[in-house]
Amino acid sequence: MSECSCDCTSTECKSEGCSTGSCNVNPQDFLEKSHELNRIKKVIGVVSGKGGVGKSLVTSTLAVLMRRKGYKVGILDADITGPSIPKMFGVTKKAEGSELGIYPQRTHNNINVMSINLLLEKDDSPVIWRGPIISGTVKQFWTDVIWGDIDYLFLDMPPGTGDVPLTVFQSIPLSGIVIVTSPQDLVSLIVRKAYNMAKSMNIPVLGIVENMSWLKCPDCGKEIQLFGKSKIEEVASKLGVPVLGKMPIDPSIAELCDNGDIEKLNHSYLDCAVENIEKATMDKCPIKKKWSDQK
Ligand SMILES: Nc1ncnc2c1ncn2[C@@H]1O[C@H](COP(=O)(O)OP(=O)(O)OP(=O)(O)O)[C@@H](O)[C@H]1O
Repeated sequence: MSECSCDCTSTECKSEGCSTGSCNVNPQDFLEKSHELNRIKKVIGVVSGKGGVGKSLVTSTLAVLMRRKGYKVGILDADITGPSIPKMFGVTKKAEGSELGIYPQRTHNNINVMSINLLLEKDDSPVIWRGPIISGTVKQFWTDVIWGDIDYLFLDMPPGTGDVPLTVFQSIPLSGIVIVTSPQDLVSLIVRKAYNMAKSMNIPVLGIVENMSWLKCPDCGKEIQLFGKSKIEEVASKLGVPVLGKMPIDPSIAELCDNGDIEKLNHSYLDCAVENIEKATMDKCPIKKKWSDQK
């Protein structure tokens, strides 16, 4: 195979012999059809360049806030080896199926949820599967699950830019992605990786959410920037994407997650993010309001 001399991030490229495999291929070619009983309007991927930055928490929060706005919402937990969505919502009942397909479980406020933990006999059974099986499972959550009518389906992606995110980007028609990050120096590189992956596959980046931005001292109320000064505005402006929101480390949020009570959240950190996602995906308007306009 000859070496490719083109810019492989260009989806317009028709060069032959591409060594990266991203040229000569239209990303749309791999799209899978969702179950025939599904009417899913928008699919939002929530990604992070590395693990443990609060991606599942951000996914759940966005879903809860969208649901409160009256939308029909689902969460597809694509984090097969580290599923945390059912636990955050206190969903313990297993998913059921019929000859038509698999039915997601419902949270207290009627958010549809599908996760590998709803199919495993025991919650603490590890998923020791090879990459292609994991990717195939995520695809099946799209093709075989009967989500029904959904306005916003949020995808909690596994961390990083590996096999599963690649499969999801290729096989599920995403309306856009939200990148979740934390305020460390490494972040700019990690955010850029996630951004470049989405860009190379023609998927809009709706914006960045910074989690663990600060911590409020419970005694004096002072805001402590535990991981140093945030550089997220700088990173976002270089990439030309908005900062959708910032969330502090808040023990009351951790408690809600641990108790399966995420639907009881009563903060407004991501209100603006939800508004912007709604606008960006509904009428294709450029995202106008910034997180800092929130107060
Ligand atoms: N801002 C926050 N305030 C308090 N606790 C938080 C915050 N962000 C995350 N946590 C805690 O950290 C836990 C792990 O977060 P989460 O599962 O969202 O991370 P993740 O990025 O999805 O992890 P992984 O990438 O490993 O799947 C949450 O259950 C919650 O208890």
